[in-house]
Amino acid sequence: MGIAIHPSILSADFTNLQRDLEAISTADAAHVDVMDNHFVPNLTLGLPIVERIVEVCPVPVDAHLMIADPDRWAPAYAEAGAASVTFHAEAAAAPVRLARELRRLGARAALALRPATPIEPFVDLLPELDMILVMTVEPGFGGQSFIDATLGKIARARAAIDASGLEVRLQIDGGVSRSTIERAAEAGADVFVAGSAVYGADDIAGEIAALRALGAAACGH
Ligand SMILES: O=C(CO)[C@H](O)[C@H](O)COP(=O)(O)O
Ligand SMILES: [Fe+2]
Repeated sequence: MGIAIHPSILSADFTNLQRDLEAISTADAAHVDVMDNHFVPNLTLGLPIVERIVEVCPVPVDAHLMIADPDRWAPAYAEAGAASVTFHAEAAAAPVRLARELRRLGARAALALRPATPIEPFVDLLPELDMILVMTVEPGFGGQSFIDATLGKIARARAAIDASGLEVRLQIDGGVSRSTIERAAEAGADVFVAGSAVYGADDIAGEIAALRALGAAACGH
């Protein structure tokens, strides 16, 4: 399947969002962080803005929901046209039911794990999922440092996915840059979210290309 680069618009200029979406047209998807000030101590944007982003975005929308009660709120993001909808394992009451509902609505279903949440209890859910997101920072803010202690979990998630024989993507999110992407790719990640590294670059398309090249070269699968 190859690797994918998903710039996070958390680091975009929200007053020039359409311009900053056009700027990532060479990426594989736009990562949109929805935060509700309950599940995480930060507030970003919600459904009406995601609906509009889907309409103007030149690439598919990857919605990362850092919200309480995703069982109630996540399906609307699939209905809005997000290509994938990621909800947190720590917040979902019925993850299998929710993943099935997201798929029924035409989105890819993804399960996110905070840095301290183990992968093992969720391995049996892989057939219900299109992607696992291993958070490599504590969710809530952009610009944090990559947590190296998550590399073991990335490797264990990769082993579980490979053993399953399923086409489940393994995304990481937080602190991804030219200096961290190779070790995450070596550990087994294949979808890389990068906010500050992409939008902080003078040449956004060049940064996406550089991350893609480094990740692809280090990717062992
Ligand atoms: O989910 C997130 C934070 O909770 C963001 O997607 C992530 O932090 C991206 O920002 P950066 O690449 O600057 O770390
Ligand atoms: Fe995110």
